[in-house]
Amino acid sequence: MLESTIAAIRPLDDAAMAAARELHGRLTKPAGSLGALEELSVRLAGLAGACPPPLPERAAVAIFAGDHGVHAQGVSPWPQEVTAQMIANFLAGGAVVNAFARQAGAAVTVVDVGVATPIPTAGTEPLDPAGGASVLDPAGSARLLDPAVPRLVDANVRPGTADLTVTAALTRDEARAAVETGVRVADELIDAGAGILLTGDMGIGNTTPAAALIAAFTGADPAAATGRGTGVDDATYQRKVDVVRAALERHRPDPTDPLGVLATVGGLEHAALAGLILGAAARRVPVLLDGVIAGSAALAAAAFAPDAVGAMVAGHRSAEPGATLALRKLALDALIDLGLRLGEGTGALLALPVVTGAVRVLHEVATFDSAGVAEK
Ligand SMILES: Cc1cc2ncn([C@H]3O[C@H](COP(=O)(O)O)[C@@H](O)[C@H]3O)c2cc1C
Ligand SMILES: O=C(O)c1cccnc1
Repeated sequence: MLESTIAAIRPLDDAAMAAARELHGRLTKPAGSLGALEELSVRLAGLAGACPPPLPERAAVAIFAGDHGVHAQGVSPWPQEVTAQMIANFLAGGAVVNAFARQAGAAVTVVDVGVATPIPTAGTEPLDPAGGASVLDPAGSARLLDPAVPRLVDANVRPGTADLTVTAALTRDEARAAVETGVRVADELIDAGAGILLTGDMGIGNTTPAAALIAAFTGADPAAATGRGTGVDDATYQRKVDVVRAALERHRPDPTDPLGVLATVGGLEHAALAGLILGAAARRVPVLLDGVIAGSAALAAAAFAPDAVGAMVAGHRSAEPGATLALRKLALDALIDLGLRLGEGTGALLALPVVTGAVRVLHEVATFDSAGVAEK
């Protein structure tokens, strides 16, 4: 299934991009006056293979959650149980991501791909294990995109990764299962009518494997790729850098083998996010990236399928240094830069109106000709 998804990912459509550039030249504004929005709308036309591309009106943020064996090394000041507790908060609508999702009109899907402690809630919906049609009935599929009702999907591959300083975080099969879960979530949300997917993450300790993945895929030194995550002190930060360095020295991950990299130094939510990105790219639906976890997953997705980058839009520049390294490697410019360092999908949600605005221009703005405005 992963192989067929990768095979379906194709380059952007040159004719649609040329049409979008030509249309921009005729709209009632000085050429280039919409800055980065112009090239973004051109790329989205290329992705859709149409000019104008569809307005990404129905948005869905998928928050993949997992726990991390490396937490035992003291890389985060927060207890592991916070992962499960925050999921309950997402489902109750009380997290920052919920506030921003309500503002953006985006649906929230939380996917447990590897949470280690019980989630203090009931009523999870299993994803179809065969990976075929959604297990949800047609009435249910409308609810999938209901911004008012956060949803939990139970797709737990294993209760947290192993400690990557001791052994591989995951087996290759587990990494593949998590990636394929991400692909299935993308398919399910797109089948339900989502026109754009947004990445989200929750997993205490997950900035450590994100840094390891970014170092592995970019070749950056662990000290450059590692950040302070939830705000660790100097001693914890140094331990974190040492942990990332030790993991890379132990496993020597091969960046041309993304499944191997995800298995040895990654995490379940990182792998599933890579799958979500690949799934969106295969369906030619844009995927709006959040912060450093998404950046590390995007590098894995690009290693699986270089053309997947065409579907990626970098929502924001996280304050985590690894996020900047990832975006540089992917040659993506962030739409907004507000010093956020939260995750959950918060930065992607704030960037959503920018993406919609870029596309709306191609749909709604008059041409010089139609509006009777003189050209210079
Ligand atoms: C209350 C709370 C809410 C969060 N929402 C996102 N994260 C973010 O912080 C965690 C990663 O940082 P580190 O690697 O330093 O543990 C992830 O769960 C990420 O989603 C949160 C963290 C906390 C504590
Ligand atoms: O910017 C992020 O993505 C981030 C930063 C800290 C903790 N979790 C996520």
